[in-house]
Amino acid sequence: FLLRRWPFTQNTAVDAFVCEPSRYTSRVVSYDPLIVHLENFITPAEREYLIERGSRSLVASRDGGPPKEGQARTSSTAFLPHNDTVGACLQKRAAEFQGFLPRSKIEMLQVVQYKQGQEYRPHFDWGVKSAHKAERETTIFGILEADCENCGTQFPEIAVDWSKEDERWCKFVDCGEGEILTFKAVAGSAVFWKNLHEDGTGDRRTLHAGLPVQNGTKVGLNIWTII
Ligand SMILES: O=C(O)CCC(=O)C(=O)O
Ligand SMILES: [Fe+2]
Repeated sequence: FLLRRWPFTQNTAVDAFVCEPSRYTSRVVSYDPLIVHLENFITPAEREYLIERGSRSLVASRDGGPPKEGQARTSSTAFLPHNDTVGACLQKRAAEFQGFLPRSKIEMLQVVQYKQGQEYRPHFDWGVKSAHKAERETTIFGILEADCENCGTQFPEIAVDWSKEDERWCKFVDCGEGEILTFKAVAGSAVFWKNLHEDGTGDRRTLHAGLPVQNGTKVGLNIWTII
């Protein structure tokens, strides 16, 4: 039984490691479903480390939840071990953001790399259950590298009329995209959202896509909280 639990027993390296302080700024995008933008969630040094660490173990990405289509996800993916020191800092930060959750609620971090033309078509992060027999209650999708154009994260079921909102948002979202919510890929920024309704069922409004990357590379980081 113990062996099947996640390896969160003592880990001296992780416990002794001093995390960089991150002074990030949270801004609510939507109350229902809950979506919060986190500016500077990942520090430059953490980004550099995670890009390099991720690039050492990338494999072709596997699809997440339904709807299932062939080749819906064409990126490459690397899971970081739980004893990765910098990864543990991000897990702790994500857990604390959600109200001092234990780190054991955070799934293995996943680095995702997109080259020219690669994408992740509209999908849900819930309903996956395969990895750890647990449901992904929330997602934090952070940007490690955004050397690309029109390579944001789009929520086709969520409408925001940005012409009625403060123009400072336009640094982080596509203000000219009609009324579909599209976050720009901004290095260091992250987006938090809640995948599940209160009764634990999946919220279909959280449908989202990683747009096909133009002219360059995008590297992201998935921080999923499981229940
Ligand atoms: O690349 C993106 O913008 C989104 C990625 C994503 O949704 C995922 O990896 O589950
Ligand atoms: Fe996703």
